[in-house]
Amino acid sequence: MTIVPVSLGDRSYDVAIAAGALAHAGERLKSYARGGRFVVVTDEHVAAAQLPKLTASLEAAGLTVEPIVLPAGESTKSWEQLAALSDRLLGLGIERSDNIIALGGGVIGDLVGFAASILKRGCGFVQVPTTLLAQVDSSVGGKTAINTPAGKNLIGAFHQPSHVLIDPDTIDTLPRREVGAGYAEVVKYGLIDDPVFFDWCEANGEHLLAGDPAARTHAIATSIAAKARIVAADERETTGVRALLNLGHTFGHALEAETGFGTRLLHGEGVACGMALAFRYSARLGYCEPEDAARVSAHLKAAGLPVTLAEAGVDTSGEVLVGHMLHDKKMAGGKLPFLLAHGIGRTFLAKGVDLADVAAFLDGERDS
Ligand SMILES: NC(=O)c1ccc[n+]([C@@H]2O[C@H](COP(=O)([O-])OP(=O)(O)OC[C@H]3O[C@@H](n4cnc5c(N)ncnc54)[C@H](O)[C@@H]3O)[C@@H](O)[C@H]2O)c1
Ligand SMILES: O=C(O)C(=O)C[C@@H](O)[C@H](O)[C@H](O)COP(=O)(O)O
Ligand SMILES: [Zn+2]
Repeated sequence: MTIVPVSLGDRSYDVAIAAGALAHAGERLKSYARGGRFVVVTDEHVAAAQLPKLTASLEAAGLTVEPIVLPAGESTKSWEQLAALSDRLLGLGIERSDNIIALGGGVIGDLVGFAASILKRGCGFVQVPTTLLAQVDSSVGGKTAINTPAGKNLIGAFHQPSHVLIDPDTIDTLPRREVGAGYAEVVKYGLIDDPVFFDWCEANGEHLLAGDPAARTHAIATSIAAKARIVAADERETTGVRALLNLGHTFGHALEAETGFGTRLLHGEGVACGMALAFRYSARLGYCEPEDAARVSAHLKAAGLPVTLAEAGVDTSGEVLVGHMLHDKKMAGGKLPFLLAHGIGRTFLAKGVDLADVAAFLDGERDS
């Protein structure tokens, strides 16, 4: 088992990574529990594919389990589902000492984490991520949120889990398209500040996508170590360090909003296209070599991910897309800092980007 510590003072926790860990989760979670009951919140797909293994393991450890099964998909990150989940948990008489387990992808993790942050002014919760995206990114770091028509993750809180248990084998039942979407966030770590890891992705990405266990575990451990380091340096995204994790997201969230936060474009697909756009925009501004931008797009495209507006299914004007960006949480004083790059592994936060120029760039992208 690989243990990655997330060092946040009295909010510190471990991320435990081991193939087959779900079948032994009961004993492990029991040792991390603060006493109390275990309530497992999951979605309908994960309930069919993975919940029985977790339930059996918790029961074998002598723990009583209450399962709550929600609809699957991005639309579950909503006020309605937050209210329904909160009422269900309050109806169960949830106590702060109980253990709420988020079993699922980033949607379940973000929603359950947010509910845990507000119920009784803060309950503990454990992340048991079952998508590649959640195993390399969303289960760690404590960003929790729901979407609103105005934009992505606009209502939320920072609320760290008390433990994260990752079983890479759960990816075996994940649809191929979802594995690809998670892979975009893997590549992101290479692009941010680890060119050697990007080289590794170019050499091993296809094995990871095909389900090779060694490649999968290496990608998860490397990604989580990078995320833990960045989160520990800037937990609440105040110094600009954590903002690096937003590479591709300003464009990507605008594409998700434009396509209605649904299955037309998955979060990771929006991020892939957003990273390709961020590198091409960096090249247009003279920050990075066009060859680097082309290399990024080529790798993401080879993984089956969209790298152009047309491939993302978006045909709107740059002005409309920039309109979505004005809701970005990085906005400060009417200005939007952008994650741009000097090259692969050399991402930086650019201040003073001209949004009219971003709109013109996007119009050019649409027409090319
Ligand atoms: N909090 C963060 O730091 C953070 C980071 C990245 C992304 N996110 C958020 O995460 C969300 C996307 O998460 P996601 O990509 O995991 O999507 P998701 O949670 O919607 O899961 C994808 C699909 O796979 C199914 N599924 C999950 N695990 C499965 C398994 N093992 N076998 C079979 N089916 C399974 C789900 O039911 C769903 O249909 C977005 O809302 C995004 O904003 C948050
Ligand atoms: O953990 C972070 O910080 C990230 O930015 C990770 C992103 O992959 C994730 O999608 C996050 O939810 C985006 O954050 P937001 O603040 O732009 O909503
Ligand atoms: Zn993301």
